[in-house]
Amino acid sequence: MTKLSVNINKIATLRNARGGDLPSVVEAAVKLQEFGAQGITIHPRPDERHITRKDVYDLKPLVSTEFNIEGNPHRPFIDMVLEIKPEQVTLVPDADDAITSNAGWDCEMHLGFLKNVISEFKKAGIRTSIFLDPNLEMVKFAAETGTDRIELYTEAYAKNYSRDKEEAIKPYVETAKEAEKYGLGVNAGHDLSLENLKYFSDQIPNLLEVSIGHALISEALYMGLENTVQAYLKRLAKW
Ligand SMILES: CC(=O)[C@@H](O)[C@H](O)COP(=O)(O)O
Ligand SMILES: NCC(=O)COP(=O)(O)O
Repeated sequence: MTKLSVNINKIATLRNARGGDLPSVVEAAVKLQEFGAQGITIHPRPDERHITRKDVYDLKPLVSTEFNIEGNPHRPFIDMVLEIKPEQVTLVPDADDAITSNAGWDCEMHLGFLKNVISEFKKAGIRTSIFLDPNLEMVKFAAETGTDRIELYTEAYAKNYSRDKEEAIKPYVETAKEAEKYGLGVNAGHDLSLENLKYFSDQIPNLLEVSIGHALISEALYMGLENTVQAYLKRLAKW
């Protein structure tokens, strides 16, 4: 079964536009879980452009499904995650000023750093995942870091899906198979949508979790959160 973790960054983006608490990220998380979301993902960035540190602490007691915190493991991020103890931390190598995440880890270059950070999280009982481009060569270095899972960075798939989906999925299928050989779990995310999710999920049988925010929250403007979550769950269903 592939879990649907809903990324609520965009709820916070809208909330921050006015500085109050409308819409509330906490209420959105509670409702999303009632509507069937199997996890809540957030990506607190150092500039707090959407999710703030306060949101992280406010959400902790209300996430009854799987809490997944994403981010670049600078010391303040590491300490906050160790204190919150979510079920999963996803490490993303994004620059502070990047508009959004735009690359996976070079695990060969950052091997020592990743090994240390991952062992810190694992000692605290937090499952780790690392953001990875669909690159076969990188998987063995990812495994050497000691991470439990990888998260396939799906922007390229999403971009090329409508032009040639068979070609777009190839590197993801290969990387997911290689990850399985090394005993790594496979998550995926970035720009997945109602349009492109089913094909991705059908082609990658060992897909454990997808985290989806931008498209899902946008689609919910027209369909409502409950219908949208249900539509995503249908795309992931294997029966
Ligand atoms: C790690 C990842 O893929 C991102 O999609 C991210 O969580 C989205 O962040 P923004 O919402 O800041 O674009
Ligand atoms: N890890 C990816 C994620 O959480 C959501 O990415 P997106 O759907 O907002 O592009």
